[in-house]
Amino acid sequence: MEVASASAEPGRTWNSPHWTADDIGPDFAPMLDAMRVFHHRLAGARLPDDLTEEMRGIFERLGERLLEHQVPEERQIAGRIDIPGRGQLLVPNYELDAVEPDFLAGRLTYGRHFLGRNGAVYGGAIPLLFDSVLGRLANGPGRPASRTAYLHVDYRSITPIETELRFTAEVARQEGRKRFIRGTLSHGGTLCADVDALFLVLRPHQR
Ligand SMILES: CCCCCCCCCCCCCCCC(=O)SCCNC(=O)CCNC(=O)[C@H](O)C(C)(C)COP(=O)(O)OP(=O)(O)OC[C@H]1O[C@@H](n2cnc3c(N)ncnc32)[C@H](O)[C@@H]1OP(=O)(O)O
Repeated sequence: MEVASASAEPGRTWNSPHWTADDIGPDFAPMLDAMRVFHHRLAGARLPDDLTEEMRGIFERLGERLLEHQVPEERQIAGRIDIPGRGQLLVPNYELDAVEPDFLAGRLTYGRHFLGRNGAVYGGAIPLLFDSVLGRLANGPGRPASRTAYLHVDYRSITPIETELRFTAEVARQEGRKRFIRGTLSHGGTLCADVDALFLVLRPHQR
């Protein structure tokens, strides 16, 4: 597998995608999509014992097979490819509708996997989204690598699962190494959560 040209593109920085869709083969992204669906259905299921036992066997066998394919971090695919979800299952998948140098907007639906209680998204899954979206803006093309110093999230109203939500992120200001970025998450006209974040441009010895 070769390092794709994206990683060498001027302005690409820390956490740039390293791989192209060609590197991962035609089944990788659909396999992850199937896994996402599986996560949501598992979270929503009450399983009979025989199915639980069958699944345990399948997962143990697949886990064994994955052992021989473990690679160092710089060669892994998860989180390092510019496909929806960036090839990982941690952060909920989202679609970007607007990508500007200082602004991003998009949509996502949190599935059942992200349920807290009473139809509401688990609170911790919201900063996870904000870190990913705001981090993407903070580390966009032409910007040297930066790392999250803080994410201040305010929960303004319940965030429903299985409902299309909209998010925004914008660079509020830059002061030296400090990038202040804010974002919102909303449902229809209702603000669910907002965030103020500080990203610090890394010094040469930091990575
Ligand atoms: C086609 C397009 C594809 C694009 C595709 C790109 C996809 C790409 C997606 C990536 C999306 C993932 C993005 C995840 C990003 C993370 O999640 S990073 C992981 C989480 N963050 C960390 O682990 C950070 C841990 N902390 C650290 O490493 C260090 O504390 C930091 C943040 C680097 C700062 O350390 P430092 O450089 O030594 O900072 P220091 O000199 O002490 O302070 C500098 C200034 O900042 C201030 N400061 C520092 N920390 C703080 C703080 N917490 N609060 C307030 N002020 C602070 C200081 O007071 C100081 O202020 P001044 O005195 O200068 O006014």
